[in-house]
Amino acid sequence: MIKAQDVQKWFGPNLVVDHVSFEVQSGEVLGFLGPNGAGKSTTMRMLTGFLPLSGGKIEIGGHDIETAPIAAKALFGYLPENAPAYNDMTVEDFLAFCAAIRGFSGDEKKNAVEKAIETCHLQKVRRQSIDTLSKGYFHRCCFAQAILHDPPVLVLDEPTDGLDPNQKHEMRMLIRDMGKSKAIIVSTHILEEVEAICSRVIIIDQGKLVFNGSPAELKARSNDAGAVQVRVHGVPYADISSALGAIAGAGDVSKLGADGQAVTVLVQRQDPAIALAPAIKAVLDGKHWQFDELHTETGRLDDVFRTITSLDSAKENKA
Ligand SMILES: Nc1ncnc2c1ncn2[C@@H]1O[C@H](COP(=O)(O)OP(=O)(O)OP(=O)(O)O)[C@@H](O)[C@H]1O
Repeated sequence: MIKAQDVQKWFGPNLVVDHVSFEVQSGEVLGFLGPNGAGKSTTMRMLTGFLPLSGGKIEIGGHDIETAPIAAKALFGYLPENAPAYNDMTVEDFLAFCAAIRGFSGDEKKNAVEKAIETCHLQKVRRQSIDTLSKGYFHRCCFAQAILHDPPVLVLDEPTDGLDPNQKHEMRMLIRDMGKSKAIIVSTHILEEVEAICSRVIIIDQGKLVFNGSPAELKARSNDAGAVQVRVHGVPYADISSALGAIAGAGDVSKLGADGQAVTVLVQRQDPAIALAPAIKAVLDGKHWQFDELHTETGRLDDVFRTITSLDSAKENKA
């Protein structure tokens, strides 16, 4: 549904989106990640036809955003960062106005507004003017505008920015639900959001695409992926370290903490083909050491995000 091919954007002498290509299909929620200033909003503005491309091509549902903008724009809803709205309108008047712009009239318009109000839980504030809304309701009102025409594509720029934890949760559930039938692209720099809602992730750093894969694949790149954390009682750290460090395929053993008689250690995995946890359990059982925690780390998104983006910055600095 969304196809970006070799997209570039120059601002004066600066190439802020550098030959970026990706696709999003229906039924996918794509997390668009990157540090501040990486080029996420600029890419979104090009995807939605608000900024012209300096090079490359963008298609929405097969329609070129530059040569067939009306057909392309009819297919998506867009929640921009700092979404604008008419402050003196009530929520329902604003949505009716947006529905009219989208070409709805009569019962069709009424039904579209009602459905958006219901989906975004705006019933309580529907007759309130927009400038009196709390941040959470304001955000939902802007989101309602984006989904009003039930578009097959949604482009959401930092949709949970500024929301409290409950509102964030609610917005994520809404996006995840809609992602079952739509192609959704969500820009964020909140890593927990990626795990909560995204089926695929792309990362851009300094305008370049540096990762395209599933959240699990991203986590698997973490230094700690496959390492095993274990908490052993009544045994000195030195003994634990030498016993577990001697297991075939084990790497460094480090002490994560000590609590009374219990010591928690992390055993790194040297060989990715090896499952360390059963071997560690066998050693602990063989020595009759008591343990009350033993689990394999799946990796940490913040760890791998830092590694991927800083590696790229290091390359840039060398160039
Ligand atoms: N209109 C503009 N003119 C010149 N430079 C711009 C313009 N808009 C954005 N930039 C620059 O382009 C780069 C990418 O900005 P962009 O807003 O796309 O990043 P972002 O990844 O969305 O960042 P954030 O997470 O902070 O919102 C930044 O260096 C920014 O200063």
